Amino acid sequence: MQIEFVDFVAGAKKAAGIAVVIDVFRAFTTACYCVQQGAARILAVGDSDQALAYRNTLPDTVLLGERFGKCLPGFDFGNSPSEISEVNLQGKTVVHTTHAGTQGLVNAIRADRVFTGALVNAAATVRAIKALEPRQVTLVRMGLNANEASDEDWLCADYLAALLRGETIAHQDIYQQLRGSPYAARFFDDAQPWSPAADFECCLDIDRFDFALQANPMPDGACELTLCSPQGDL
Ligand SMILES: O=C(O)[C@H](CS(=O)(=O)O)OP(=O)(O)O
Repeated sequence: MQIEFVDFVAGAKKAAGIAVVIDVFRAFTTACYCVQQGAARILAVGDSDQALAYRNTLPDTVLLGERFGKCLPGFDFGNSPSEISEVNLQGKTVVHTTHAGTQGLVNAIRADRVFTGALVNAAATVRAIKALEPRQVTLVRMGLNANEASDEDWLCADYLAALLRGETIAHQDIYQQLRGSPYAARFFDDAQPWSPAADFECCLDIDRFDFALQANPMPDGACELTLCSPQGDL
């Protein structure tokens, strides 16, 4: 299996084979917590106006969105896994747009299949990929604002690559590196209440979830996230 590392939206656009679009802080962590909270559907959207427009066309929508980490006007919630873990999403369609993560998903148009990448379901994602016996896996690191290399997405890519090769990295080592990282400092900064410390803990609950999330392109350019369990698609 050939494993390639690429970055940002430009990397997503050229990703081939099985692509994993990685966004640990916080998009694809939050998406997993939406599943935990019972969301019936999760739609990942690039454009915030497109996300808002779904309110008029789909019933029971909950809008999650941020730019530069802050909740978007007109949206129900920001991009906070700890906040969403308090919300009952049973029967709801979550519409999710973020600065980095969802931009990567909607641009990974060359790949045969696309999965979301986060630490909370990394091992399950690798199991889903291995079951496909791919020749090529492309790990897309979205980084900060989709334009700056960031420790959490780079470490998650290294962890995914290690698992794909049958190796591992100790969870405690990942946690310690990120706890001291400047890219996690916002979670411990009282001046940035939209990024609470509880989000850091949610994002670092490594391999908490036993499912992968596959991103399936929709005709309007958005992607619908669907669950894959180790036993196959749910
Ligand atoms: O909400 C977040 O934490 C980030 C903000 S940014 O893009 O890193 O500025 O959004 P995400 O798309 O989840 O990376």
